[in-house]
Amino acid sequence: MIYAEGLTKIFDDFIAVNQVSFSVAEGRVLALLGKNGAGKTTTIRMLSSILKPTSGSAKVAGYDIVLEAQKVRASVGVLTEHHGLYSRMTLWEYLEFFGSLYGMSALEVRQRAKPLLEEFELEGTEKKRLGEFSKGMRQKLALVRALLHNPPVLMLDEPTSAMDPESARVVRNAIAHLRGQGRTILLCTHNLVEGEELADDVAIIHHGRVILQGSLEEVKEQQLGAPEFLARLARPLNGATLRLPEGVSVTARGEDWVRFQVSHPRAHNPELLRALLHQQVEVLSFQEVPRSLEEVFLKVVRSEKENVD
Ligand SMILES: Nc1ncnc2c1ncn2[C@@H]1O[C@H](COP(=O)(O)OP(=O)(O)OP(=O)(O)O)[C@@H](O)[C@H]1O
Repeated sequence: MIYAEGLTKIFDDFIAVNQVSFSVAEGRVLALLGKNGAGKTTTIRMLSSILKPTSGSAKVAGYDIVLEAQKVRASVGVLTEHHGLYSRMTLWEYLEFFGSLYGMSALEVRQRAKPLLEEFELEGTEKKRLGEFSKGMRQKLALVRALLHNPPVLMLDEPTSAMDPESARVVRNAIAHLRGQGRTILLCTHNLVEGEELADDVAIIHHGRVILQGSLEEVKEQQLGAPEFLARLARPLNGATLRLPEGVSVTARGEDWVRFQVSHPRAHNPELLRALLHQQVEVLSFQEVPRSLEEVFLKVVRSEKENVD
């Protein structure tokens, strides 16, 4: 659905985006992560045909971002960090104005916007002037605007920044819901917990280059090794040696707990549990040790910095 190949943007003599290639399959969410100034917004602006690339190419919803810019714009809903909201307009005036750019009549805008305003808890504010809206309300309205023409692709740049926790939750739930409807979403966020919650795939961009990409599971495994599982035991082990199936090793143990690293959990976890039972080791609980996207991000960005230094 989104396919970028060698996308590059040079401002004067500064390379903001350098040979970026990645793809996002239909119905998936890709979190594009990177430090301030890494090139995320510039990438989104190119992919939504707002900014022309210096070189490279991309297709979005099947359309070339340079040759078919109009069709790309019709297929993409964009939420940027700086959405010029005109403070004197009322909510309806604002949505009708943007709807008209997509060739929608006032009636169509209202029909389409009503359920969205409900979902984003903005109903009842239709006649208010935008100058009276809080930051969170503005952000939610900008999202409604991005969804107005029912685009199959969404590009969301920091969708929950400057929002209170409750509004941020409404927006995250909405993004999860949109993904459930099969939309393809490119999500830029500095909030790695949010990225972890919403994304299927991750790409890390650093000084304009993509330095890591893959599914959440892939990048975790690649950067942090095979997953680990913690078993809490019914009785102390008293120093007993455990016989383990192939593909399983012990990374740490205490009196009544053991941490296992398992190369292929689907195949090896059932074998491991059977082996423990066979050795009269009773397991009270067995769960994956959580590993965060934040760990992956910090590790990758730090090692990139060390390589440069
Ligand atoms: N129009 C422009 N002219 C010159 N330089 C620009 C322009 N737009 C962006 N840049 C530069 O390109 C680099 C990448 O900017 P970009 O906004 O894409 O980063 P970002 O990853 O979105 O950062 P942030 O997380 O802070 O929003 C920055 O160094 C920025 O200063």
